[in-house]
Amino acid sequence: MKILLLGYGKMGKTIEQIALDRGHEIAGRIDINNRTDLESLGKSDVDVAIEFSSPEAAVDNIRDCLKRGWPVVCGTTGWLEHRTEIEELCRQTQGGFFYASNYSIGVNLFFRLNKILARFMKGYPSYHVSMTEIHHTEKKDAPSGTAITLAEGIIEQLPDKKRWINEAEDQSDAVSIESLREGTVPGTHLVRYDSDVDTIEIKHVAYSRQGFALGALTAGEWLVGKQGVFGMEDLLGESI
Ligand SMILES: NC(=O)C1=CN([C@@H]2O[C@H](COP(=O)(O)OP(=O)(O)OC[C@H]3O[C@@H](n4cnc5c(N)ncnc54)[C@H](OP(=O)(O)O)[C@@H]3O)[C@@H](O)[C@H]2O)C=CC1
Ligand SMILES: O=C(O)C1=N[C@H](C(=O)O)C[C@H](O)C1
Repeated sequence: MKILLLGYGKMGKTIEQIALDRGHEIAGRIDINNRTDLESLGKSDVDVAIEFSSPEAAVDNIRDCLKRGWPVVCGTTGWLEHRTEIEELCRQTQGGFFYASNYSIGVNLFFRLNKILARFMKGYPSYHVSMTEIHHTEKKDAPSGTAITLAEGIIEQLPDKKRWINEAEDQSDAVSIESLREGTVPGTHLVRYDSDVDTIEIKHVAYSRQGFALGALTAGEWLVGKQGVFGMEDLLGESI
């Protein structure tokens, strides 16, 4: 498979390594400094584009790929206010678009566990829910995309929670997400239910970027030849 890497930072480089180990080719490595290199690539030069850049760059990158007929796997977080527009463009161009706030299998299991726990907790209003996410100091967005997905899973289940806020402080109608930035932490997420007498806590800790990168590459392999808008539930189906 010929892979175009859009964003050649920590994730782009990790994906490249796994892709080469699996026998794929790299059709191009596009970073902020060489975006004009895209012009030299035709439709048949790229089987799939994998986009891990920055919140400001992602939307233009995705648009450029869809307009050229390249399917896109996007992992960049912090741009989702444009999601409807991108999904519409994907349909208009009859293209393929795949997005996940987190590509690791472990986090996708954790998403499922989070919803099940929230459903249990619905009957126990004496427990107060809150979340913490911890990432490296280079991370540009807060809260993390993963934390937002977790919060949405909780809001779906708990009738008193209508929104999330990116503050450690409490508001009764909101799930509070505390964002901490420490050293080189790849990604840690905690969901906590506190009562006066105890705490129930679930936690996912990524040890490296390997899980994210392998998941994104697997999504790319799966997306080739498909038309439409997809996410991890389509890739993992009943297995998760
Ligand atoms: N969904 C998931 O599973 C995961 C998502 N992420 C998300 O992926 C994104 C990237 O993460 P990460 O690799 O750690 O970040 P990095 O900052 O290490 O890499 C991003 C790269 O994109 C480049 N870039 C900036 N603007 C453009 C542009 N217009 N076109 C192409 N490239 C550009 C940056 O260049 P420069 O440095 O010169 O600005 C940088 O090299 C983040 O949004 C992060 O939250 C990360 C891990 C997992
Ligand atoms: O920026 C990161 O590094 C990560 N970003 C994603 C997010 O915002 O959830 C996924 C992962 O936690 C790493």
